[in-house]
Amino acid sequence: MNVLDEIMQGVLLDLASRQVPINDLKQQIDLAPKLRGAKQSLSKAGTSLIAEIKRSSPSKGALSQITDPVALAKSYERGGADLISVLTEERRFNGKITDLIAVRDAIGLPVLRKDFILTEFQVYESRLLGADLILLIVAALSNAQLRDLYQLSTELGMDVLVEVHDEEEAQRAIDLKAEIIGVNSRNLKTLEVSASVFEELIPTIPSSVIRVAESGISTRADVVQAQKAGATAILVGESLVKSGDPISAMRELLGHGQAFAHDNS
Ligand SMILES: O=P(O)(O)OC[C@@H](O)[C@@H](O)c1c[nH]c2ccccc12
Repeated sequence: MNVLDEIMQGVLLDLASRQVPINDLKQQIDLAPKLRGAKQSLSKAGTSLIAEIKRSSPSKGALSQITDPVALAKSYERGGADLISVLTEERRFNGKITDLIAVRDAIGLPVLRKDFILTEFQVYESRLLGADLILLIVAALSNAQLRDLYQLSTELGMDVLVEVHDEEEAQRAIDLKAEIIGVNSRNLKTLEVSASVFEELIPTIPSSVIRVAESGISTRADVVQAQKAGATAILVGESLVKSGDPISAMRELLGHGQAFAHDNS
């Protein structure tokens, strides 16, 4: 079994333990938080930044002791992030649903629920939690599942980040007419990061699509490489949570240099 299969199995087990009738969720949908327009946030001129709250990863274990995810999210917001990603997968990423709720409450930016979304239940749950953007990983889903979960998410008003890692997956995302496609440089089955994935795949995605470069971005040169390939947004976790000074790290990545690094405005 590869890593992705193991993670998915764990997700389904955890889901079984908190499952309530899906109708209970459907009945509450009218009470869900107001959406913040994720797509709009990622559509500005220039490169958008999605900054991630990530405690741990299956490849590296604990990345940083995030004792106060809300404070980190506020730094991301202050440093100019366009959207905040919050990992909610517990077993391998030490993510927490409560982080998503607390972070969204404390900031004004849209939020991405970063998890392994495999069922309709999770889509309804995400909407009720206030996710503005939801991740669907092509490698984890059949075409029928992908289409159904995508359609349900958009019906509920959420935007969808459709994640791909190879040409075949990219084609499936394009065929779906996904409006936001993320190219993950990390292969979730082996956890290996390959620097050439952005250059190979991003140019195959139509320019009308928001193209997000994901994973392994830690230097300004990485960002420039993703931009050259055609990325319109970047998604960064590890290098920001480990930086100790996320605001400076973000400005460095975006090419705003060190001059503003200690501006507290
Ligand atoms: O920490 P990094 O290398 O900056 O990567 C962030 C993000 O791309 C990564 O967390 C990620 C991309 N796709 C995922 C799917 C599930 C969980 C996590 C991910």
